[in-house]
Parts: sequence; structure tokens; C-alpha cells
Amino acid sequence: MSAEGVGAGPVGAPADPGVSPAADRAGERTTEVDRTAEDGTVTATPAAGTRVLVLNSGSSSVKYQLIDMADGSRAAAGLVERIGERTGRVVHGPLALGGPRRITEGPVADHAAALRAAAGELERDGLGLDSPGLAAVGHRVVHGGTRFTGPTLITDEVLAAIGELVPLAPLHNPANIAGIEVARALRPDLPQVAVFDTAFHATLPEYAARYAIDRAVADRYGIRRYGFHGTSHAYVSRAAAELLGRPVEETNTVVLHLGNGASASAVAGGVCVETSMGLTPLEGLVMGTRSGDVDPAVVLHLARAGGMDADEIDDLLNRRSGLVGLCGDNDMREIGRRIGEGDEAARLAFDVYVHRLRKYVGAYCAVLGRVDAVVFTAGVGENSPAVREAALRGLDAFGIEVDPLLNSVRAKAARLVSTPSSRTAVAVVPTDEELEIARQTYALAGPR
Ligand SMILES: Nc1ncnc2c1ncn2[C@@H]1O[C@H](COP(=O)(O)OP(=O)(O)O)[C@@H](O)[C@H]1O
Ligand SMILES: CC(=O)OP(=O)(O)O
Ligand SMILES: [Mg+2]
Repeated sequence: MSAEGVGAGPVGAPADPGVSPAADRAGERTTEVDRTAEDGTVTATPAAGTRVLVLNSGSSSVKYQLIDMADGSRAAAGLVERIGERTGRVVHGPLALGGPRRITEGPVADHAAALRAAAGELERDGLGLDSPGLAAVGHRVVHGGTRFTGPTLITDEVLAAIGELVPLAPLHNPANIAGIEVARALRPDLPQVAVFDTAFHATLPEYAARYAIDRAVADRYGIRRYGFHGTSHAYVSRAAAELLGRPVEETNTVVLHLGNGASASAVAGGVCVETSMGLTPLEGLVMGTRSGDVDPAVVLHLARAGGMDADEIDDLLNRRSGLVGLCGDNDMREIGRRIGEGDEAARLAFDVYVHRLRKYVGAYCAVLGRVDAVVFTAGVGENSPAVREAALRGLDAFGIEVDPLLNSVRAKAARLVSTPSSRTAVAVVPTDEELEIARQTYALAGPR
């Protein structure tokens, strides 16, 4: 890792003095109107230097990217991680940009401090929130409930509604709100757009979205399948169709988003018809620290027999389960290394993870009937040949054949890893949630 400079001390502690609100940015709006296609994607090229800042605030990290809308290139990018822990750090200008990185180490108290640190890093490069050409800020917001089914311009009222959804995404929505509040404080005049993880799943048929519990109770408490990682599922299913050279409207895909959080979706002709996460991002696949599916009676048993309260069970299932609960590590790289040394717990964690994945692949093939591609994405999906191989091993009878050689190649680009005779293609497609958020943000709030 190359570091241009490593600083120390609390990060983002003082209000950042370098970033001042600018009064009127209208003069910087340089492009013509005709950018918005029906699906919200940008169709014409904005002037070079027209940028969108994207904030992707996770439970313990903030990723930020300044994206040039003319060509999708990154003018700046960074990551603030281990927020709220004893040692935090800011990495500005990471590998994707190629150049040297600036690393600042020290505690980052909370998300507001993290956002101020990010703004300060951008400011140091002359790319702060008052820099010329910045058209809007796009925020990843994880839970949009039933109300938000598309990108939404953020107002006080919208912000309050996002706040009301905190109980349904306690790890994520508070971080998203912090990002919005800091960006609005720094640039009150700049359009801010929320792009919801749940939006792509708003098309789920009711029989897929409903849980089989008392309808009145479900409706009173907003209990249904919402689905998450939708921005990634949307981007990746479109990119997979492009890779296959088929119109997205005629392409059926099973998308496996395997990051720290993980989810599967079945996408028919560009429309999501089933997904593995539910009311919250806890259901479905085995994840880094989350259990995914368990018998709901596990919760009752822990309460009755174990005397655990709601918060303790929440902590167990969201933070102390999944891979970390099974073997103590949540990083698939470390698990792979331990398996190589003959570690039984790591082997079992891997097997449980992969078995769940196979169940979902099989189920979603049945949901779709015809599957053109099974697509792997996000940290594990893009980088672990072992997970891809094990998840799809022996599925020749289903028309799914992974080519061992293609699958073992490490590459950054979207690519096929199936044999030429495989009826269903198997693809690896790097996700780009930030670019998708920038496009949707610009389409809604860019200059007209
Ligand atoms: N080379 C690799 N091999 C296997 N797994 C990897 C590799 N690189 C990253 N990962 C996995 O990807 C995870 C992070 O994925 P990512 O999509 O960045 O997650 P998130 O966005 O949820 O933070 C890591 O925890 C690790 O398990
Ligand atoms: C919704 C969700 O699980 O997001 P992440 O993978 O970023 O934690
Ligand atoms: Mg992610």
C-alpha cells in the first residue's frame, strides 16, 4: 500500500473550516436538457467537469466518489472506515484511481465526523463541495419503505420520512441520514438526491413480497419483503445483458451480490421478480456477520429459553452470526487461507455459505423458468473463484457449467466464466453502485 502521507489524531473532529457554502451555482450548470431516458439513465453527454458527489454510508464506513458525468471517470474517491471504533482511518484516492493515496489514521467519532473528514480531503484537492462543476450530491439510502420507489430530491419532509424508516434498517438508515445532513449543511443550495436500495425491488409481485402471516398485522406494521442492494442488482443485470449482447428486456438473470451484506435476485427482462432480503437486510444468504435465513422460532426460543431481549437477539443475528459467528472471521480471503491450513471451522463456514447460495440459485432458476445468466458481483462474487465454483458445482443437469480455467482468471472486467456449451451463461460483473447513483442523481437534479 503506498501512502502519500499518514496523519494522526481525531479525524473530522472540528467543523471543517475550508468548505463554505456558495451562494449561487446556477452559472455552473452548463449542459443541455436532453439527458433523461425513460428509465432514468443519462443519454446525452454533459460538459466535461460536470460532477456528482456520491456518498455511500454504511454501518461503519463511508465511501465517497466524485464522478465526472461526461465519461463516468472519478475525479476523486475515498473511504472512511472503522467509524466509532478506537482506530479509524481515511483513505483518500484508493486503488481504483491508480495514483498515490493519502491515509489519515485516528479515531473517527461518528458518521458526521466521517463526512466532514471526506469533505476536508476533497477540499485539499480543490474539489470540495463548493468546487466548480459540482451539480448535485447523490446519497445511497438503504430503506425507502413503500413510499420511495425511485430517486427522490431530498427535502426536509423526505429526510423526516427516511428517519421514520430507521427501525427497519437500524444499521444503515442513520448513517445515510448523517451523510445527507452534513452535505446539506455544507452546501444548502445544492440539489441532494436519495437513491434507495429498495427501489429496484418495488416491482416484486405481491405473492413474492407478502409474508404468509395475518394480513391485517402485516399491513399495520409495514411487514413485507422490500429487498436491498437494488441499485447493484439493477446495474449488474443490465451490464450482464450487455455482456451477452442481448436486449435487457429479453434477458433473465439470477444476480448474486456477495459483499459483506449479500443478496440474490431473480430479474426477468430487467424487472426484479424475487429477492432474498426481506423486511430488513437480514434475511436470505449467509453474510459476513448476518445469519440470513433462520427459522423465526429461533428468535422465540432465544427469548424464552435464553432470556435474551430484542436488542440482544438483534445484535446476535446482525453482528455475531454469518461467517463471523461460524468461524470468527468475516473476510472470505482469511477463510480461504484458514481452509488451506486445514481449519475445520473455516471449512464449515464456507460450506454453510455456499450451500445457502446453491439453494437460492436453484430456487431462482425455478422462479424464472429460463435463465440466460447467473451473475456474480461485489467483493466475494467478483474475487472468489472458490465460492463461484462451489456454488455451481455439478449443475450440468441444469445447463450450468463453469469453465475451471476461465473461472480461475483474476480480472477486473465483466466476463463470462462458463463453458461454451453451458446453456445458462455464468458471468462475473463488477458492480458500480456509485456510477448508477450518480446517473440517477444527475438525471433527476442535473442542470436543465
Ligand atoms: N480477493 C478476494 N477474495 C475473496 N473475497 C474477497 C476478496 N476481496 C474482497 N473479498 C470479500 O469481499 C468482502 C467485501 O465486499 P464489498 O462488496 O466491498 O462489501 P461491502 O460493500 O458490503 O462493504 C470482504 O469482506 C471479503 O469477504
Ligand atoms: C443493505 C445492505 O446489506 O448493505 P451492505 O451490504 O452495504 O451492508
Ligand atoms: Mg456494498
